[in-house]
Amino acid sequence: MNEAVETLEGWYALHDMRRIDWKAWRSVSAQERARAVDELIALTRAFAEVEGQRKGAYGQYHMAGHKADLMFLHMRPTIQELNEVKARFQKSRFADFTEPTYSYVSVVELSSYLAKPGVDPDTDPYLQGRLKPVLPKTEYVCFYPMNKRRQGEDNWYMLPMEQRREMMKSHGLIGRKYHGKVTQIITGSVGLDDWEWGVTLFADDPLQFKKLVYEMRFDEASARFGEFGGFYVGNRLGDEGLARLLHLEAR
Ligand code: VOV
Repeated sequence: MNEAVETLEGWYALHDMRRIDWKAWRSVSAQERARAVDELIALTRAFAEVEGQRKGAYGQYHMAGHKADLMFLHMRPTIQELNEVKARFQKSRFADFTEPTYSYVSVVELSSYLAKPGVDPDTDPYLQGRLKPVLPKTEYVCFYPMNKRRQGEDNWYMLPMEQRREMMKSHGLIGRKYHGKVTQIITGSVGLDDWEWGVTLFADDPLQFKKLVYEMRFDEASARFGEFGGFYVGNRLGDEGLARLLHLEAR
């Protein structure tokens, strides 16, 4: 059998995409909307608290295009906890005015292709910080799922370890050029969801997503082996932004 790369896993992740039913939202009284928004803000504040306690991570985003209006990104130590936060949202008043459009379940992953020897991942602060991340507070987020191709001559999983390591090195070098502009969190999802990885990118300038993803398309790891699902892009929402988004002018 070919040599599998060892991986390190951190927190589980749920990318939870929702569409707002604006017609239903508009049809209820301003008072009812205010109650739903107050409850929602209290809930999202509670979600965000885990970040300070280092028991998870949370971000909320206003998504561009029609694939979704909102993305809630939760990271927690277990899938059970992810299910609990999902259920807490589903039981909220505001959830009645949304419909789920897409979700992705995965776990933060680091592969050992470029691992430094002699580092204990259980105690190394750098690795622990990457496996259990605080979400970057950039203006924009981009998410998409991907596979490494398994077809004929282009079968990633049949390549010798050294060849895969070389390609990941080249991949990492391109990524490093975007240091300070784009931060990535790679989550593994083999056995958890429909694709092999989730790619979540964070940047203050969304053009940098385009530039990075485009440049990587010319690199062998992506050019020959990358297969991609739908792309989602959005901007980060604070509590005030969320309340503003849901506010309706009287008419
Ligand atoms: C922001 C830039 C950036 C940087 C610096 C970066 C670096 C690195 C390093 C050093 C490593 C290897 C070690 C590890 O950490 O696992 C990886 C690993 C990985 N990457 Fe990456 N990646 C980036 C960015 C980045 C992007 C934009 C994509 C999407 C590809 C594209 O074409 O759209 C991606 C994918 C991945 C994946 C799927 C893996 C796991 C592959 C596997 O077979 O295990 N990645 N990545």
